[in-house]
Amino acid sequence: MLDIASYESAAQGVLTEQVWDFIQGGSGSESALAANRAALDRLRIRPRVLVDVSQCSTATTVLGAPLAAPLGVAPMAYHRLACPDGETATAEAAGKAGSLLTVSMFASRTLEDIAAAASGPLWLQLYWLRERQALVELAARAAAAGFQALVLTVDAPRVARRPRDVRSGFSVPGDIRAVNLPAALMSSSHRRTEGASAIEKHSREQFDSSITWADLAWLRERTGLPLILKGVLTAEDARLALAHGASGVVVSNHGGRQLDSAVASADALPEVVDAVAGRALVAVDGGIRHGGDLLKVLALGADLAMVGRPVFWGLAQGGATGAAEVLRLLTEELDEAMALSGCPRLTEITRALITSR
Ligand SMILES: Cc1cc2nc3c(=O)[nH]c(=O)nc-3n(C[C@H](O)[C@H](O)[C@H](O)COP(=O)(O)O)c2cc1C
Ligand SMILES: CC(C)CC(=O)C(=O)O
Repeated sequence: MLDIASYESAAQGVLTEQVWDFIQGGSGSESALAANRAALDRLRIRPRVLVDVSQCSTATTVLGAPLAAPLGVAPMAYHRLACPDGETATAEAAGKAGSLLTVSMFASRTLEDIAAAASGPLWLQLYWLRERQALVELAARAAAAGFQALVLTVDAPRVARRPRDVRSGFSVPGDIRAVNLPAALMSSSHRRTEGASAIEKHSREQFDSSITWADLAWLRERTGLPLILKGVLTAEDARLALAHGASGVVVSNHGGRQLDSAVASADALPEVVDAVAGRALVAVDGGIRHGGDLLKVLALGADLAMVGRPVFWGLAQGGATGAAEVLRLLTEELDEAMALSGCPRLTEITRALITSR
């Protein structure tokens, strides 16, 4: 497999049509999904030549944790949809590749099993459930298992209408469970209804869509872990995130799965980077499929790039080995893009490297 696209087509051959559509799909007309790729494609690199690139290094640290490259796995629910071992395979893969793994609140393996399989840094993603006690318990378990940060997803007061899932009547298969949450909170995710998406209905029942900036203090008082907000797309919200004690933001439109008309993450990134001005971590996800995409978002000022679907494709195609290959491939491609653009060190990757066509 020479590129991420090969993993994508291999995964399509392995997964059921319904699961494939759940993974690939976006909300509404899928315009935010398309915009993520289009924004990255519009950017081109202005390479510098005759620079000594005999020793390139992609290595970095993120919130104090060493990584082989500024690359992480975005939180995705239910990795067991892609391979039988689920998130323990992903944790093994991320460790092998020197990448960071963000575990979804809806992981299909326990936090403790995932931590046991991991050799690199782990973050835990949360949706704000009405049942607040479940958040407190998860945060405590994550800290005890050695997770290094909490990632609160703020672009999903509820799950958006995703036409592919409505058409297929998507529900989470009964044998694949969000094992870190009380079963009673999750039962409607498994209730199959023709012409309706169970996860959308579940989110309307269980997600607290009334929370505001003022509620963040409640969560911060109950955990010692740094809090990162995922789904920030504006300078205004980046400033509010810092004012409310966030240690970082993930610039993301949720892989085109939430607000259909949302700005592409690569287009939103510069204003967020400027607003944060080095005071906190800025990560980004959405449509990153090549080392060149990594170079582009780093040039726009991201500290960390995260990938979602490509990891699912790697898992589907080859379990832990497939997911590790995907992460390694992106790291190798970043190394090559750095060498061929005259940037032996990450600190040399600046906005001067980028032009839009
Ligand atoms: C199958 C799937 C499940 C996802 N589950 C979650 C989740 O549980 N929590 C979350 O914050 N984001 C979730 N996301 C969004 C990803 O974290 C991420 O924002 C997005 O996939 C990045 O874009 P990419 O897939 O184009 O790389 C999910 C995405 C996919 C494709
Ligand atoms: C179970 C879902 C809420 C996860 C998902 O599909 C997403 O966040 O995009």
